[in-house]
Amino acid sequence: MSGAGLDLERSGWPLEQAGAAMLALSKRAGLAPRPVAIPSLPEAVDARQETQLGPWMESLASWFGIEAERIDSAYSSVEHLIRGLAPALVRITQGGRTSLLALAGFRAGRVLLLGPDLEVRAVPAREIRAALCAELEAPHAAKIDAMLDMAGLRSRRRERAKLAILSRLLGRANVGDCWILRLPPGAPFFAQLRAAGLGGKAAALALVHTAQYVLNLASWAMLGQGALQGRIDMGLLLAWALLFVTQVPFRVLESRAQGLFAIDAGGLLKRRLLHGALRLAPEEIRAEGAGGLLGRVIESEAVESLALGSGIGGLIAIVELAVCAFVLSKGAGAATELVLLALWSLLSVFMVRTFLERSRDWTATRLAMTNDLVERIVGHRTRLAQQAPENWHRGENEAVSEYIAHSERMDASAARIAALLPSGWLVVAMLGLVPTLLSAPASAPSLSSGSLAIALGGILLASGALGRLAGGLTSLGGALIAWKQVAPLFDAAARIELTASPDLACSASSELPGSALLEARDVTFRYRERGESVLRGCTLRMEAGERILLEGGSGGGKSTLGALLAGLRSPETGLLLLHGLDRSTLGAEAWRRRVVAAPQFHENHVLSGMFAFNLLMGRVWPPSQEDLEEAEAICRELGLGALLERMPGGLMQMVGETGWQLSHGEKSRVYIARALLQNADLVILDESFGALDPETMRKAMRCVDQRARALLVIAHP
Ligand SMILES: Nc1ncnc2c1ncn2[C@@H]1O[C@H](COP(=O)(O)OP(=O)(O)OP(=O)(O)O)[C@@H](O)[C@H]1O
Repeated sequence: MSGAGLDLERSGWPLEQAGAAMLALSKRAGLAPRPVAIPSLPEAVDARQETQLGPWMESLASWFGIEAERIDSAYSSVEHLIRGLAPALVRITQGGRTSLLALAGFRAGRVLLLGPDLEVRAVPAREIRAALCAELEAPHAAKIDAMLDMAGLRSRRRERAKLAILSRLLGRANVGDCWILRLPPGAPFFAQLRAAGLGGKAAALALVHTAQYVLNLASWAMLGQGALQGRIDMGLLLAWALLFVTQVPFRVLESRAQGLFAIDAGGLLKRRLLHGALRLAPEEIRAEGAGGLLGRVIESEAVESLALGSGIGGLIAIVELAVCAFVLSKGAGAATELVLLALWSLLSVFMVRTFLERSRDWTATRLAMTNDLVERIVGHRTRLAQQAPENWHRGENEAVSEYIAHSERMDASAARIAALLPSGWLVVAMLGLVPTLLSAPASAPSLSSGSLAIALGGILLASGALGRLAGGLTSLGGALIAWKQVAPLFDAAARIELTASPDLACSASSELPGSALLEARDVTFRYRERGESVLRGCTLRMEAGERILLEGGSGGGKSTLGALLAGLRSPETGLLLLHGLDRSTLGAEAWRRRVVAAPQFHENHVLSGMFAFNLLMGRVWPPSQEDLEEAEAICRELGLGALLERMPGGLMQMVGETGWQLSHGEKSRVYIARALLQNADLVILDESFGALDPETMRKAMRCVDQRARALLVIAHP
């Protein structure tokens, strides 16, 4: 790419300084990177290739305790890339030289670039755009110019037409590699909220709401005062209308601010929960069951909609109540009304608490029913075949009756809140005015219709605010109940994964000289804390290129050893070394990249999606043409050629639960292909050949033997 306007000498970072650029940019963005030494780019990493620079950037980021997410920067979205993605690093090539731009922000049509001298320069966005797109646009420029000359277009119209044609031609072409820097999903949540600027957004929301509310009050106060003084004229009405109309933009701003806050906070929450789900140990998932996990997912929706939707409204009602208290303090019977408002607010909290207790029981029943239903769906075929029809619906009526009973109690409580709180307040507050009215002539001769009107206005306002408060508290309480289900996923996201230094994580040859490919020394493992050891004093040494067959009786611990070697479980005692390095030195992810396992049939899955995705999920998705060709070649070597021909979509055929159904033997070969396609140093196949006929098994073994660098096959004798 070439772009005369952008001075890469001053604003670009040489690729060798990627670490320094990431550290400086993340510090400036308030991401608080870990104070560790800056690793230098290993010679083995060719930074001009995305497949090599990408993993380097990602491991650099985890080394600093932040996250670098690569995003597709298509020509059509380059404006968005430039304006909205800071802090981000963008790779750019200009005059044959490749560097990184550190995007620190965007202000008034200018991109803030952090340079290697740590100065921030504001560069016009169009210069960055031109520099990023120049190389892509160059081959088309002459042709488009000639066409526009013929059309006789000049100046701005010509520019617009050129841009439109280029967008059509290059819409999805990649303009350069871009990594957004941010806090990882497991970082403290408040830090994430702060980094996303949500504190400011919440303050803006409260401010806009207060302004709108005060304007509303002022408009009615002015009209009321005029009416009481008998001065309703055109001027007053115009002033009222003006104040009233001024609220409209504030209302629009408020719903926008509320929506934006909910979207941003909801996005962070979802990201964290997804991350948490991937941090759960296999045992935790298994103990939970599909129904229990589905219940958690449903409740996470409830947390988001209740806490971020109506819950925000409830918090805003507190502002309204404060304003109501102020209004009441200026009206007739101020002291009594204020005491009554405080008591009624307390009553609201009490009633909401009762509602929440009932809601908790209802939620527990509902989740138990969800769990039961999912278990029944999962085991549907087994039940059809093996359970007597008269037992299919046993216990269902009792469960539904219990659910209905809880629903009725909860609904009655909700109805009491909705009916009693706002209208009950009106009655009590009006009664509170009676003593003041009765004693007015004697004790307060100055009781004016004005102070009475203020008191009435305050009472009406408080009725609305109390209704909203009860609604908001109910939602927040509901969110808290749902939170109990969601918290384990949320907390799991903060579990620390072992991180290697980027040099080790990325270099292809990190082995210590003279070390074995894989070594297990005196390894012990048990599933439960006080349970019996499944593995005791297990020792194994495996050299590069070796093929090992691991045989043994059922339940002997073969799969457990396979899972330990693949880094899916950690040994209780003993040492596991890969190329002479242990897991904490190499990092959990790097270990899993180098030792790939195809678990036993019941532990492995065909995911609903394309056949190609199921083969290539261990690589970058979407795949390159070479990836697809290699996947197809392996499939054919494994004897899946006939299947590819049969499936109308070939490699792009949808498979999985809702797609094309694969047979047992076909699935097991997909699992083998999936493992082989990850180019690991060692492939572990756990009972992968059990479902194959002798001829297909020979074919599959030949393929595996030719493709795997080192192989551990687990099988029954
Ligand atoms: N998640 C688990 N929780 C508790 N115990 C487990 C778990 N997985 C396996 N076990 C127990 O550990 C022992 C070893 O199981 P493992 O699956 O490793 O044996 P295996 O040799 O692979 O058996 P098979 O040849 O039947 O597949 C068994 O007694 C099994 O019941």
